[in-house]
Amino acid sequence: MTSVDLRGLRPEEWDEWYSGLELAFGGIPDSPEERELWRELTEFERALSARDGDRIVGTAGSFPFRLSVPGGAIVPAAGVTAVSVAATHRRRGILSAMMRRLLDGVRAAGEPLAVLMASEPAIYGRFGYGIASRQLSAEIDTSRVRLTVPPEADGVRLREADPAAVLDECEALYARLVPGRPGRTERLPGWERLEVLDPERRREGASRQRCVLAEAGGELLGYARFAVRPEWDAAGARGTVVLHALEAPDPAAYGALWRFLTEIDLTSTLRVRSRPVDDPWQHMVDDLRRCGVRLRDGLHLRLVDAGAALAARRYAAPVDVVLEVEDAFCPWNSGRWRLAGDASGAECVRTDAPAGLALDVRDLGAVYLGDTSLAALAGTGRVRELRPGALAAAAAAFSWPVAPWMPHGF
Ligand SMILES: CC(=O)SCCNC(=O)CCNC(=O)[C@H](O)C(C)(C)COP(=O)(O)OP(=O)(O)OC[C@H]1O[C@@H](n2cnc3c(N)ncnc32)[C@H](O)[C@@H]1OP(=O)(O)O
Repeated sequence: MTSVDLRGLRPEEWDEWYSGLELAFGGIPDSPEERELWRELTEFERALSARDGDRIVGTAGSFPFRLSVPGGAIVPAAGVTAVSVAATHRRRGILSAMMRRLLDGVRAAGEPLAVLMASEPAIYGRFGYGIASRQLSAEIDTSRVRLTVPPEADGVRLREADPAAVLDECEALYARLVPGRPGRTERLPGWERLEVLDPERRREGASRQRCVLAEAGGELLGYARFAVRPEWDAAGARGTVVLHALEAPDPAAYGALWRFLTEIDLTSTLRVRSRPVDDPWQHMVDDLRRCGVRLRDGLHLRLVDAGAALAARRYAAPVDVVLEVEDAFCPWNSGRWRLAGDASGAECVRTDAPAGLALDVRDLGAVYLGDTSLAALAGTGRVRELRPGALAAAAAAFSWPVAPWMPHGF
């Protein structure tokens, strides 16, 4: 790296630091309201600035997330964020230096995992991150696609409310869902405000954010936050419903909410972003081809302490396997680990025994939350079976019935 100085972020430097980040992302400033909230949410003791003389030329930081992993344990995970390098200083190793400092700090803090949402998926593999969850987007032609919902959906009452006014009760429901799906995080204090921030410049012609609650017997069973973008052409109305968030563990409430979103008058498209890959609506529609489904990477995950991370999750089938792990960026993880576990718990310790599987830490990150199959990665040649039978047993154990999903960016 060049003569750049890496140090912690001081509160008085925040404006310059954040402006540098905005510039790297295209230079369109956030609204004053967004800026103020991000300032409040910044974890100063976890943030870094790279300085060249009197200028900040690199930014990075992390949040002290607590992440749900298969089996419902909640594991400390550094949520890496705000990564940027000035266009004048790119490709000189500043990101590499910041990632070194960040991951050493995460290890020292005893956090077994680091996670991030990438601006571009090609950046982080070299630092040992694997794609641990994927997410769906869809553009549903609601003028053609019909939805079959459970009959109990008719007993669910829908009520429109101001999103901010009902935020607390929605958040209580959200909190209950964290352990049930790998990849979710507990909300840090203040983060709920991001859910209803709704700055005008991000609306792209759509209405302000609206919220509909699904209730039965006075109990909240689900909610959806959405907006409507009206549009007309010579043939009439063809507006779009834009879904921001939807949570409804109860199938009747889930069905009632999706039916509502697909049947709003004067609209013919439902636009959905960042949904779990196993979202049940895909099995309720009569024409998946007209739903414009697309897949992309979601959460990128790195095992910072491989032993602690592997012992923290549960396994769908009994497993007893020696893993030969290669970790060039965090060499303390390299070597052989014996993983023994099942649905009730696991342990993972150093061993000299012969390995059953060999893989890079990046691929361990990709399978950690249950999204990607070890067997699929064996097909790429990156996961190697060294003992016959080890691959099938480990692949079954690492799989999980609920797909991992991170519902929001950071
Ligand atoms: C979690 C988040 O915050 S994601 C946000 C990431 N930030 C952005 O996308 C903003 C715009 N981009 C940038 O600010 C910068 O280009 C960064 C941060 C992505 C990269 O910073 P740099 O200091 O240029 O990276 P650095 O020089 O350390 O590169 C390290 C390696 O990554 C590679 N690399 C860097 N950026 C990219 C990229 N966008 N795509 C693919 N490879 C990349 C480099 O080629 C280099 O490879 P090498 O080790 O084989 O030589």
